[in-house]
Amino acid sequence: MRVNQVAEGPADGEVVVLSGSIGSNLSMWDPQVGPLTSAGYRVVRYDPRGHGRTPVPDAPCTLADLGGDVVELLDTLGVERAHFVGLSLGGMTGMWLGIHEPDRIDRLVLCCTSPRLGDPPMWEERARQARTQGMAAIADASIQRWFTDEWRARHPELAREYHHMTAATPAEGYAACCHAIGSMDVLDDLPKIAAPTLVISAADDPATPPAGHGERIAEAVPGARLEVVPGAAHLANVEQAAHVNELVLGHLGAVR
Ligand SMILES: O=C(O)CC1=CCC(=O)O1
Repeated sequence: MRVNQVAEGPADGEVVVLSGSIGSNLSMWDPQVGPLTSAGYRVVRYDPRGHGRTPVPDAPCTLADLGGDVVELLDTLGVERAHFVGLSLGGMTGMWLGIHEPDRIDRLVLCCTSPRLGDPPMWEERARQARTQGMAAIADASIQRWFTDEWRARHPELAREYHHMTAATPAEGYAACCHAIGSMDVLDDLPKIAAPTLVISAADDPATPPAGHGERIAEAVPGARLEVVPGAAHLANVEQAAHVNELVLGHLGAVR
């Protein structure tokens, strides 16, 4: 599927693809664009299937579908090889790419994500809630996982914007990606990832805490390094943007 994308930064810069969480759109990466483009990278961010301005698929999708969308995006842009930074569902997509499309991925950053998350019935129930209770109810719960209480209290306007982002996501698009998460399990294939990999976990992330999620990825991907960011819940790239940007830039710019 052809995804909605925005490319910013120098046209001849190394390409960094940014891929986000279920219930988000490409604006969740706003805090990363300035620092990355200023450092000379060409930043490509996109809306996953059924999110933002990317069409809703007519059937539940799989992680392979989401990874295939990134390959199509790279082909469309004429990009042979890119760095990939993914958070949550975006990180799952990044792991799939590292496993199945190693020639297309340079350096990999896997942020607040998991090699297997919950079980299929849990995600089918989330999809059912999206369809029957509506996306505002999904957004009410998401915002609690995405940000700490302290951050929401200090940034009520921004919290409202992120709530709106999820509430505006089509229920069928959200449900399609619930299926992709519920049906994915990449744990046994992680040792196949050859890309230099940075794993970022957030200390206060209730959805994909370091233990059992980021730690598992870092243990299984050869040579991977884990960084745990304090003072952030699931959307650590927003809540601790400066820290995450420093880690990402350090990893992408590391001496080869
Ligand atoms: O449930 C959430 O909102 C957290 C999450 C799990 C996978 C993902 O993309 O976001």
